[in-house]
Amino acid sequence: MSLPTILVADDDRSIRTVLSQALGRAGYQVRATAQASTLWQWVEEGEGDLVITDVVMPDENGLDLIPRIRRIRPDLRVVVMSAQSTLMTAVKATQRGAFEYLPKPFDLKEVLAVVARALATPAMPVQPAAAPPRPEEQMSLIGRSVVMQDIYRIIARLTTSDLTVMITGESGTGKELVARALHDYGPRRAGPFVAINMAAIPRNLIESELFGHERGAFTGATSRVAGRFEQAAGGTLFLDEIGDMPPEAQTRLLRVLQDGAFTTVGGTVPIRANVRIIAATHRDLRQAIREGAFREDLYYRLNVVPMRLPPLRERVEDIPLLARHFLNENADGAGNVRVLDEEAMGRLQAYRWPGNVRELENLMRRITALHPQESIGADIIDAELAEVSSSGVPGEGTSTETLAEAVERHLRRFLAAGAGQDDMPMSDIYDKVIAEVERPLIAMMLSATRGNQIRAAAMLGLNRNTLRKKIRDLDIPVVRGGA
Ligand SMILES: Nc1ncnc2c1ncn2[C@@H]1O[C@H](COP(=O)(O)OP(=O)(O)OP(=O)(O)O)[C@@H](O)[C@H]1O
Repeated sequence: MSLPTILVADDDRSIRTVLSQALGRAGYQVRATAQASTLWQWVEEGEGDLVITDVVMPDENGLDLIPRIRRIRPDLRVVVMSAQSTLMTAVKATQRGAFEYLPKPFDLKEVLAVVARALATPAMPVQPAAAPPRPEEQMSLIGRSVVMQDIYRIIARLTTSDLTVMITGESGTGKELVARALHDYGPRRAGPFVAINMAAIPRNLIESELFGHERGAFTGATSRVAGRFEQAAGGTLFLDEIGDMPPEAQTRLLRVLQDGAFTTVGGTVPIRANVRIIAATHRDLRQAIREGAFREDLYYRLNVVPMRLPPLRERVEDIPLLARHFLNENADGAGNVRVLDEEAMGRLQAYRWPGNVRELENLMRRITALHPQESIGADIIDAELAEVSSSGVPGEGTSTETLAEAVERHLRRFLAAGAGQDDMPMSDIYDKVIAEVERPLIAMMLSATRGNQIRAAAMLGLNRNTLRKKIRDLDIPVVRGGA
Protein backbone atom coordinates (compact mmCIF):
# COMPACT_ATOMS: atom_id res chain seq x y z
CA MET A 1 0.00 0.00 0.00
CA SER A 2 1.43 3.40 -0.93
CA LEU A 3 2.16 5.95 1.78
CA PRO A 4 -0.39 8.73 2.22
CA THR A 5 0.66 11.92 0.48
CA ILE A 6 0.28 15.29 2.18
CA LEU A 7 0.04 18.45 0.06
CA VAL A 8 1.43 21.49 1.85
CA ALA A 9 0.84 25.08 0.68
CA ASP A 10 2.50 27.97 2.49
CA ASP A 11 4.44 30.94 1.14
CA ASP A 12 6.80 30.81 4.12
CA ARG A 13 9.74 28.64 3.13
CA SER A 14 10.74 27.78 6.71
CA ILE A 15 7.26 26.46 7.47
CA ARG A 16 7.34 24.32 4.31
CA THR A 17 10.72 22.93 5.35
CA VAL A 18 9.74 22.20 8.95
CA LEU A 19 6.48 20.54 7.93
CA SER A 20 8.07 18.53 5.11
CA GLN A 21 10.75 17.20 7.46
CA ALA A 22 8.37 16.35 10.30
CA LEU A 23 5.80 14.70 8.04
CA GLY A 24 8.53 12.86 6.11
CA ARG A 25 9.98 11.51 9.37
CA ALA A 26 6.52 10.37 10.38
CA GLY A 27 6.34 8.25 7.20
CA TYR A 28 4.27 10.40 4.86
CA GLN A 29 5.10 11.54 1.36
CA VAL A 30 5.04 15.31 1.10
CA ARG A 31 4.65 17.78 -1.77
CA ALA A 32 5.05 21.42 -0.82
CA THR A 33 4.39 24.64 -2.70
CA ALA A 34 4.31 28.39 -2.07
CA GLN A 35 1.40 28.90 -4.48
CA ALA A 36 -2.32 28.29 -4.06
CA SER A 37 -2.51 27.74 -7.84
CA THR A 38 -0.04 24.84 -7.71
CA LEU A 39 -1.95 23.29 -4.83
CA TRP A 40 -5.16 23.59 -6.88
CA GLN A 41 -3.47 21.96 -9.86
CA TRP A 42 -2.37 18.98 -7.73
CA VAL A 43 -5.87 18.64 -6.29
CA GLU A 44 -7.41 18.72 -9.79
CA GLU A 45 -4.97 16.05 -10.96
CA GLY A 46 -6.16 13.79 -8.12
CA GLU A 47 -2.94 14.05 -6.13
CA GLY A 48 -2.65 13.78 -2.36
CA ASP A 49 -4.63 12.33 0.54
CA LEU A 50 -4.65 15.43 2.73
CA VAL A 51 -4.07 19.17 2.30
CA ILE A 52 -2.41 21.48 4.81
CA THR A 53 -2.80 25.07 3.65
CA ASP A 54 -1.96 28.54 4.83
CA VAL A 55 -4.61 31.28 4.56
CA VAL A 56 -2.77 34.28 3.14
CA MET A 57 -0.79 33.30 0.04
CA PRO A 58 0.38 35.61 -2.76
CA ASP A 59 -2.02 34.38 -5.45
CA GLU A 60 -5.12 33.29 -3.52
CA ASN A 61 -6.61 33.07 -0.06
CA GLY A 62 -6.46 29.49 1.24
CA LEU A 63 -9.92 29.81 2.79
CA ASP A 64 -11.46 30.54 -0.63
CA LEU A 65 -9.87 27.40 -2.00
CA ILE A 66 -11.54 25.05 0.51
CA PRO A 67 -15.10 25.03 -0.95
CA ARG A 68 -13.66 24.45 -4.44
CA ILE A 69 -11.54 21.57 -3.17
CA ARG A 70 -14.51 20.09 -1.30
CA ARG A 71 -16.63 20.28 -4.47
CA ILE A 72 -14.30 18.30 -6.72
CA ARG A 73 -12.69 16.09 -4.05
CA PRO A 74 -15.18 15.78 -1.13
CA ASP A 75 -13.09 13.06 0.50
CA LEU A 76 -9.92 15.16 0.64
CA ARG A 77 -9.44 16.56 4.14
CA VAL A 78 -8.14 20.11 4.43
CA VAL A 79 -6.27 21.43 7.47
CA VAL A 80 -5.92 25.22 7.65
CA MET A 81 -3.02 27.02 9.33
CA SER A 82 -3.20 30.70 10.06
CA ALA A 83 -1.23 33.40 11.80
CA GLN A 84 -4.42 35.48 11.91
CA SER A 85 -5.68 33.49 14.82
CA THR A 86 -9.02 35.17 15.40
CA LEU A 87 -12.46 33.76 16.07
CA MET A 88 -13.50 34.74 12.51
CA THR A 89 -10.70 32.69 10.92
CA ALA A 90 -11.62 29.67 13.01
CA VAL A 91 -15.32 30.02 12.15
CA LYS A 92 -14.74 30.65 8.43
CA ALA A 93 -12.35 27.70 8.11
CA THR A 94 -14.87 25.37 9.75
CA GLN A 95 -17.87 26.74 7.84
CA ARG A 96 -16.09 26.27 4.52
CA GLY A 97 -15.41 22.65 5.31
CA ALA A 98 -11.89 22.54 6.80
CA PHE A 99 -11.28 19.45 8.88
CA GLU A 100 -9.23 21.35 11.45
CA TYR A 101 -7.83 24.79 12.07
CA LEU A 102 -4.34 25.26 13.50
CA PRO A 103 -3.25 28.69 14.71
CA LYS A 104 0.40 29.59 14.05
CA PRO A 105 2.82 29.12 15.65
CA PHE A 106 1.86 25.49 15.95
CA ASP A 107 3.23 22.56 17.81
CA LEU A 108 4.59 19.90 15.43
CA LYS A 109 3.25 17.11 17.63
CA GLU A 110 -0.20 18.65 17.32
CA VAL A 111 0.14 18.83 13.51
CA LEU A 112 1.08 15.14 13.36
CA ALA A 113 -1.82 14.21 15.64
CA VAL A 114 -4.27 16.21 13.48
CA VAL A 115 -2.92 14.62 10.27
CA ALA A 116 -3.29 11.11 11.72
CA ARG A 117 -6.80 11.89 12.93
CA ALA A 118 -7.83 13.43 9.58
CA LEU A 119 -6.59 10.44 7.59
CA ALA A 120 -8.40 8.02 9.91
CA THR A 121 -11.73 9.88 9.87
CA PRO A 122 -14.29 8.84 7.24
CA ALA A 123 -15.12 11.53 4.68
CA MET A 124 -17.72 14.02 5.83
CA PRO A 125 -20.65 14.79 3.57
CA VAL A 126 -20.41 18.17 1.88
CA GLN A 127 -22.37 20.56 4.09
CA PRO A 128 -24.80 22.93 2.45
CA ALA A 129 -23.10 26.31 2.27
CA ALA A 130 -23.52 28.04 5.61
CA ALA A 131 -24.96 31.54 5.67
CA PRO A 132 -22.14 33.97 5.00
CA PRO A 133 -21.04 35.99 8.02
CA ARG A 134 -22.89 39.26 8.24
CA PRO A 135 -21.04 42.17 6.59
CA GLU A 136 -21.15 44.29 9.74
CA GLU A 137 -19.45 41.41 11.54
CA GLN A 138 -17.41 42.75 14.38
CA MET A 139 -14.66 40.97 16.18
CA SER A 140 -16.48 40.33 19.40
CA LEU A 141 -13.88 38.25 21.18
CA ILE A 142 -10.39 39.65 21.45
CA GLY A 143 -7.32 37.57 22.28
CA ARG A 144 -4.82 35.33 20.55
CA SER A 145 -3.52 33.30 23.47
CA VAL A 146 -3.41 29.52 23.21
CA VAL A 147 -6.31 29.23 25.65
CA MET A 148 -8.48 31.61 23.60
CA GLN A 149 -7.65 29.63 20.44
CA ASP A 150 -9.17 26.59 22.11
CA ILE A 151 -12.30 28.61 22.82
CA TYR A 152 -12.50 29.79 19.17
CA ARG A 153 -12.07 26.24 17.98
CA ILE A 154 -14.96 25.01 20.10
CA ILE A 155 -17.20 27.88 18.93
CA ALA A 156 -16.25 27.11 15.31
CA ARG A 157 -17.01 23.40 15.73
CA LEU A 158 -20.40 24.19 17.23
CA THR A 159 -21.60 26.40 14.36
CA THR A 160 -23.78 23.59 13.01
CA SER A 161 -24.77 22.09 16.34
CA ASP A 162 -27.40 22.71 18.95
CA LEU A 163 -25.59 21.04 21.85
CA THR A 164 -25.97 22.32 25.38
CA VAL A 165 -22.89 24.18 26.57
CA MET A 166 -21.68 24.89 30.09
CA ILE A 167 -19.31 27.84 30.39
CA THR A 168 -17.32 28.20 33.58
CA GLY A 169 -15.03 31.06 34.51
CA GLU A 170 -14.51 33.80 37.03
CA SER A 171 -16.66 36.88 36.90
CA GLY A 172 -15.80 39.19 34.00
CA THR A 173 -13.95 36.58 31.91
CA GLY A 174 -16.39 36.94 28.99
CA LYS A 175 -18.87 34.11 29.61
CA GLU A 176 -21.83 36.04 28.27
CA LEU A 177 -19.81 37.20 25.25
CA VAL A 178 -18.92 33.57 24.43
CA ALA A 179 -22.57 32.55 24.85
CA ARG A 180 -23.54 35.27 22.36
CA ALA A 181 -20.86 34.16 19.91
CA LEU A 182 -22.16 30.56 20.16
CA HIS A 183 -25.62 31.90 19.34
CA ASP A 184 -24.52 34.35 16.63
CA TYR A 185 -22.53 31.74 14.72
CA GLY A 186 -24.81 28.82 15.56
CA PRO A 187 -27.77 27.30 13.71
CA ARG A 188 -30.30 29.32 15.73
CA ARG A 189 -28.78 32.72 14.94
CA ALA A 190 -32.01 33.94 13.30
CA GLY A 191 -33.87 33.32 16.58
CA PRO A 192 -33.74 35.34 19.80
CA PHE A 193 -30.94 35.27 22.38
CA VAL A 194 -32.54 35.51 25.82
CA ALA A 195 -30.39 35.83 28.95
CA ILE A 196 -31.49 35.30 32.52
CA ASN A 197 -29.25 35.74 35.54
CA MET A 198 -30.20 33.48 38.45
CA ALA A 199 -28.29 35.61 40.92
CA ALA A 200 -30.17 38.77 39.98
CA ILE A 201 -33.73 37.49 40.46
CA PRO A 202 -35.41 36.89 43.84
CA ARG A 203 -35.33 33.14 44.44
CA ASN A 204 -39.09 32.81 44.79
CA LEU A 205 -39.64 34.37 41.36
CA ILE A 206 -37.16 32.29 39.37
CA GLU A 207 -39.60 29.55 38.34
CA SER A 208 -42.21 31.97 37.04
CA GLU A 209 -39.49 34.02 35.28
CA LEU A 210 -38.23 30.88 33.54
CA PHE A 211 -41.48 29.11 32.73
CA GLY A 212 -44.06 31.89 32.92
CA HIS A 213 -47.26 31.78 34.96
CA GLU A 214 -51.00 31.61 34.51
CA ARG A 215 -53.40 34.25 35.67
CA GLY A 216 -54.11 33.73 39.38
CA ALA A 217 -51.19 31.31 39.86
CA PHE A 218 -50.12 33.33 42.90
CA THR A 219 -51.02 36.59 44.60
CA GLY A 220 -50.34 39.42 42.17
CA ALA A 221 -50.47 37.23 39.04
CA THR A 222 -53.16 39.30 37.34
CA SER A 223 -52.54 38.00 33.83
CA ARG A 224 -50.80 35.19 32.00
CA VAL A 225 -47.13 35.98 31.50
CA ALA A 226 -44.76 34.09 29.17
CA GLY A 227 -41.48 32.98 30.70
CA ARG A 228 -38.00 33.10 29.22
CA PHE A 229 -38.37 29.59 27.79
CA GLU A 230 -41.24 30.82 25.66
CA GLN A 231 -39.53 34.11 24.78
CA ALA A 232 -36.45 32.24 23.59
CA ALA A 233 -38.41 29.81 21.36
CA GLY A 234 -36.42 29.11 18.21
CA GLY A 235 -33.33 30.67 19.73
CA THR A 236 -30.96 30.38 22.67
CA LEU A 237 -31.64 30.61 26.39
CA PHE A 238 -28.61 31.74 28.36
CA LEU A 239 -28.86 30.65 32.00
CA ASP A 240 -26.29 32.81 33.75
CA GLU A 241 -25.08 32.01 37.29
CA ILE A 242 -26.73 28.59 37.12
CA GLY A 243 -25.02 27.71 40.41
CA ASP A 244 -27.40 30.13 42.15
CA MET A 245 -30.52 28.31 40.97
CA PRO A 246 -32.75 27.26 43.87
CA PRO A 247 -33.36 23.49 44.31
CA GLU A 248 -37.02 23.52 43.16
CA ALA A 249 -36.15 25.36 39.96
CA GLN A 250 -33.29 22.90 39.39
CA THR A 251 -35.72 19.99 39.60
CA ARG A 252 -38.07 21.69 37.18
CA LEU A 253 -35.30 22.52 34.72
CA LEU A 254 -34.08 18.92 34.84
CA ARG A 255 -37.57 17.75 33.95
CA VAL A 256 -37.68 20.11 30.97
CA LEU A 257 -34.34 18.84 29.73
CA GLN A 258 -35.52 15.24 30.10
CA ASP A 259 -39.02 15.63 28.65
CA GLY A 260 -38.44 18.47 26.16
CA ALA A 261 -41.56 20.21 27.51
CA PHE A 262 -42.59 22.40 30.43
CA THR A 263 -45.69 23.80 32.05
CA THR A 264 -46.12 27.33 33.31
CA VAL A 265 -46.52 27.98 37.04
CA GLY A 266 -50.18 27.23 37.68
CA GLY A 267 -50.59 25.72 34.19
CA THR A 268 -51.36 22.15 33.20
CA VAL A 269 -50.84 22.08 29.43
CA PRO A 270 -47.29 21.04 28.46
CA ILE A 271 -45.51 23.44 26.11
CA ARG A 272 -42.75 22.08 23.89
CA ALA A 273 -39.38 23.61 24.79
CA ASN A 274 -37.72 24.81 21.61
CA VAL A 275 -34.53 26.37 22.94
CA ARG A 276 -30.85 25.72 22.92
CA ILE A 277 -29.47 26.02 26.44
CA ILE A 278 -26.18 27.64 27.30
CA ALA A 279 -25.43 27.77 31.03
CA ALA A 280 -22.69 29.67 32.81
CA THR A 281 -21.31 29.88 36.30
CA HIS A 282 -18.37 31.30 38.20
CA ARG A 283 -18.87 28.69 40.91
CA ASP A 284 -17.24 25.30 41.19
CA LEU A 285 -20.33 23.19 40.51
CA ARG A 286 -18.63 19.94 41.48
CA GLN A 287 -18.02 21.49 44.87
CA ALA A 288 -21.67 22.64 44.99
CA ILE A 289 -22.69 19.04 44.20
CA ARG A 290 -20.53 17.73 47.04
CA GLU A 291 -22.15 20.27 49.37
CA GLY A 292 -25.60 19.19 48.22
CA ALA A 293 -26.38 22.60 46.71
CA PHE A 294 -26.55 21.50 43.05
CA ARG A 295 -28.17 18.43 41.49
CA GLU A 296 -25.64 16.08 39.99
CA ASP A 297 -28.10 14.76 37.37
CA LEU A 298 -28.79 18.34 36.21
CA TYR A 299 -25.07 19.03 36.05
CA TYR A 300 -24.53 16.14 33.64
CA ARG A 301 -27.47 17.25 31.49
CA LEU A 302 -26.00 20.74 31.20
CA ASN A 303 -22.32 19.86 30.97
CA VAL A 304 -22.58 18.34 27.48
CA VAL A 305 -19.91 20.63 26.03
CA PRO A 306 -17.87 22.15 28.85
CA MET A 307 -15.95 25.36 28.15
CA ARG A 308 -13.61 26.89 30.69
CA LEU A 309 -12.81 30.56 30.27
CA PRO A 310 -9.44 31.24 31.84
CA PRO A 311 -8.98 34.21 34.15
CA LEU A 312 -7.15 37.15 32.57
CA ARG A 313 -4.02 36.52 34.68
CA GLU A 314 -3.65 33.17 32.88
CA ARG A 315 -3.52 34.87 29.46
CA VAL A 316 -1.41 37.96 30.06
CA GLU A 317 -0.34 37.92 26.41
CA ASP A 318 -3.88 39.05 25.53
CA ILE A 319 -3.74 42.12 27.80
CA PRO A 320 -2.09 44.54 25.28
CA LEU A 321 -4.62 43.63 22.56
CA LEU A 322 -7.56 43.99 24.93
CA ALA A 323 -6.27 47.24 26.45
CA ARG A 324 -5.79 48.80 22.98
CA HIS A 325 -9.20 47.59 21.90
CA PHE A 326 -10.92 49.21 24.89
CA LEU A 327 -8.94 52.44 24.50
CA ASN A 328 -9.96 52.61 20.82
CA GLU A 329 -13.58 51.98 21.73
CA ASN A 330 -13.48 54.71 24.35
CA ALA A 331 -11.97 57.57 22.38
CA ASP A 332 -12.75 60.85 24.17
CA GLY A 333 -15.22 63.47 22.92
CA ALA A 334 -12.57 64.93 20.58
CA GLY A 335 -11.91 61.51 19.06
CA ASN A 336 -8.48 61.16 20.71
CA VAL A 337 -7.32 57.70 21.66
CA ARG A 338 -5.00 57.22 24.65
CA VAL A 339 -1.84 55.19 24.11
CA LEU A 340 -0.13 53.18 26.85
CA ASP A 341 3.66 53.28 26.97
CA GLU A 342 5.66 50.09 27.36
CA GLU A 343 6.10 50.40 31.12
CA ALA A 344 2.39 51.03 31.61
CA MET A 345 1.62 47.91 29.59
CA GLY A 346 4.06 45.97 31.77
CA ARG A 347 2.17 47.11 34.87
CA LEU A 348 -1.10 45.88 33.40
CA GLN A 349 0.45 42.50 32.64
CA ALA A 350 1.79 42.15 36.18
CA TYR A 351 -1.54 42.90 37.87
CA ARG A 352 -3.81 40.06 39.13
CA TRP A 353 -7.10 41.28 37.60
CA PRO A 354 -9.59 39.82 40.11
CA GLY A 355 -12.37 41.40 38.03
CA ASN A 356 -10.85 40.04 34.78
CA VAL A 357 -11.66 41.61 31.38
CA ARG A 358 -14.48 43.71 32.83
CA GLU A 359 -12.04 45.32 35.28
CA LEU A 360 -9.58 46.03 32.45
CA GLU A 361 -12.37 47.53 30.34
CA ASN A 362 -13.45 49.78 33.22
CA LEU A 363 -9.89 50.88 33.88
CA MET A 364 -9.38 51.88 30.23
CA ARG A 365 -12.65 53.82 30.33
CA ARG A 366 -11.61 55.61 33.52
CA ILE A 367 -8.18 56.47 32.10
CA THR A 368 -9.72 58.05 29.00
CA ALA A 369 -12.16 60.05 31.10
CA LEU A 370 -9.74 61.24 33.77
CA HIS A 371 -6.42 61.71 31.97
CA PRO A 372 -6.35 64.13 29.06
CA GLN A 373 -2.74 63.41 27.97
CA GLU A 374 -2.36 61.14 24.96
CA SER A 375 0.45 58.98 26.32
CA ILE A 376 -0.29 57.08 29.52
CA GLY A 377 2.66 56.06 31.69
CA ALA A 378 3.19 53.57 34.50
CA ASP A 379 2.63 56.24 37.19
CA ILE A 380 -0.99 56.69 36.09
CA ILE A 381 -1.60 52.94 36.02
CA ASP A 382 -0.02 52.54 39.48
CA ALA A 383 -2.19 55.31 40.89
CA GLU A 384 -5.37 53.93 39.33
CA LEU A 385 -4.69 50.36 40.47
CA ALA A 386 -3.82 51.56 44.00
CA GLU A 387 -7.16 53.34 44.04
CA VAL A 388 -8.94 50.09 43.17
CA SER A 389 -7.22 48.02 45.86
CA SER A 390 -7.76 50.62 48.56
CA SER A 391 -11.47 50.78 47.72
CA GLY A 392 -11.55 47.01 48.26
CA VAL A 393 -12.12 44.49 45.55
CA PRO A 394 -14.82 41.97 46.31
CA GLY A 395 -13.40 38.63 47.33
CA GLU A 396 -10.08 40.07 48.49
CA GLY A 397 -9.34 40.31 52.21
CA THR A 398 -7.62 43.30 53.77
CA SER A 399 -3.93 43.57 52.98
CA THR A 400 -2.84 43.16 56.63
CA GLU A 401 -4.76 39.93 57.12
CA THR A 402 -2.54 36.87 57.56
CA LEU A 403 -3.23 33.59 55.80
CA ALA A 404 -4.22 31.98 59.12
CA GLU A 405 -6.70 34.80 59.84
CA ALA A 406 -8.19 34.53 56.37
CA VAL A 407 -8.50 30.74 56.76
CA GLU A 408 -10.17 31.19 60.13
CA ARG A 409 -12.66 33.68 58.66
CA HIS A 410 -13.55 31.26 55.87
CA LEU A 411 -13.70 28.27 58.22
CA ARG A 412 -16.27 30.01 60.36
CA ARG A 413 -18.48 30.54 57.31
CA PHE A 414 -17.87 27.00 56.04
CA LEU A 415 -18.81 25.42 59.38
CA ALA A 416 -21.85 27.65 59.79
CA ALA A 417 -23.09 26.68 56.31
CA GLY A 418 -22.53 22.99 57.08
CA ALA A 419 -24.32 23.16 60.42
CA GLY A 420 -27.33 24.81 58.78
CA GLN A 421 -27.79 22.11 56.17
CA ASP A 422 -29.51 18.82 56.82
CA ASP A 423 -27.83 17.10 53.91
CA MET A 424 -24.30 18.03 54.93
CA PRO A 425 -23.75 16.13 58.18
CA MET A 426 -20.97 17.46 60.40
CA SER A 427 -18.55 14.60 59.86
CA ASP A 428 -15.19 14.24 58.10
CA ILE A 429 -14.63 17.93 58.73
CA TYR A 430 -10.86 17.55 58.76
CA ASP A 431 -10.74 15.87 55.34
CA LYS A 432 -13.23 18.28 53.83
CA VAL A 433 -11.33 21.35 55.01
CA ILE A 434 -7.97 19.97 53.89
CA ALA A 435 -9.45 19.20 50.47
CA GLU A 436 -10.76 22.79 50.30
CA VAL A 437 -7.22 24.10 50.82
CA GLU A 438 -5.44 21.51 48.71
CA ARG A 439 -7.62 21.98 45.65
CA PRO A 440 -6.88 25.70 45.02
CA LEU A 441 -3.24 25.29 46.08
CA ILE A 442 -2.59 22.51 43.57
CA ALA A 443 -4.66 24.23 40.86
CA MET A 444 -2.60 27.42 41.33
CA MET A 445 0.71 25.57 41.12
CA LEU A 446 -0.44 23.78 37.97
CA SER A 447 -1.54 27.06 36.49
CA ALA A 448 1.78 28.75 37.42
CA THR A 449 3.74 25.94 35.77
CA ARG A 450 1.35 25.78 32.79
CA GLY A 451 0.31 22.28 33.71
CA ASN A 452 3.82 20.92 34.21
CA GLN A 453 3.23 18.35 36.95
CA ILE A 454 6.92 17.65 37.51
CA ARG A 455 7.65 21.31 38.24
CA ALA A 456 4.47 21.73 40.25
CA ALA A 457 5.41 18.69 42.39
CA ALA A 458 8.90 20.14 42.93
CA MET A 459 7.50 23.53 43.96
CA LEU A 460 5.08 21.90 46.36
CA GLY A 461 7.74 19.55 47.72
CA LEU A 462 5.55 16.57 46.89
CA ASN A 463 6.36 13.32 45.21
CA ARG A 464 5.14 13.27 41.57
CA ASN A 465 2.94 10.25 42.10
CA THR A 466 1.42 11.80 45.21
CA LEU A 467 0.60 14.94 43.21
CA ARG A 468 -0.91 12.89 40.40
CA LYS A 469 -3.10 10.99 42.86
CA LYS A 470 -4.23 14.21 44.51
CA ILE A 471 -5.11 15.75 41.13
CA ARG A 472 -7.22 12.67 40.42
CA ASP A 473 -8.83 12.42 43.84
CA LEU A 474 -9.58 16.12 44.06
CA ASP A 475 -10.88 16.17 40.49
CA ILE A 476 -8.65 19.08 39.49
CA PRO A 477 -8.87 19.99 35.79
CA VAL A 478 -5.44 19.60 34.18
CA VAL A 479 -4.46 22.70 32.21
CA ARG A 480 -2.57 22.13 28.96
CA GLY A 481 1.03 23.13 28.68
CA GLY A 482 2.35 25.94 26.50
CA ALA A 483 3.09 25.43 22.79
N1 LIG B 1 -12.26 38.27 24.99
C1 LIG B 1 -12.90 39.44 25.11
N2 LIG B 1 -12.79 40.37 24.15
C2 LIG B 1 -13.41 41.56 24.26
N3 LIG B 1 -14.18 41.93 25.30
C3 LIG B 1 -14.33 41.05 26.29
C4 LIG B 1 -13.70 39.75 26.25
N4 LIG B 1 -14.05 39.09 27.36
C5 LIG B 1 -14.83 39.91 28.06
N5 LIG B 1 -15.03 41.09 27.43
C6 LIG B 1 -15.82 42.23 27.93
O1 LIG B 1 -15.73 42.20 29.35
C7 LIG B 1 -16.99 42.46 29.94
C8 LIG B 1 -17.41 41.28 30.79
O2 LIG B 1 -17.75 40.19 29.94
P1 LIG B 1 -18.98 39.23 30.25
O3 LIG B 1 -20.14 39.98 30.80
O4 LIG B 1 -19.19 38.38 29.05
O5 LIG B 1 -18.31 38.37 31.43
P2 LIG B 1 -18.99 37.27 32.36
O6 LIG B 1 -17.95 36.23 32.54
O7 LIG B 1 -20.30 36.85 31.79
O8 LIG B 1 -19.17 38.07 33.70
P3 LIG B 1 -20.15 37.75 34.94
O9 LIG B 1 -19.80 36.37 35.40
O10 LIG B 1 -19.78 38.79 35.91
O11 LIG B 1 -21.55 37.85 34.40
C9 LIG B 1 -17.96 42.74 28.80
O12 LIG B 1 -18.07 44.13 28.60
C10 LIG B 1 -17.31 42.08 27.61
O13 LIG B 1 -17.65 42.74 26.42
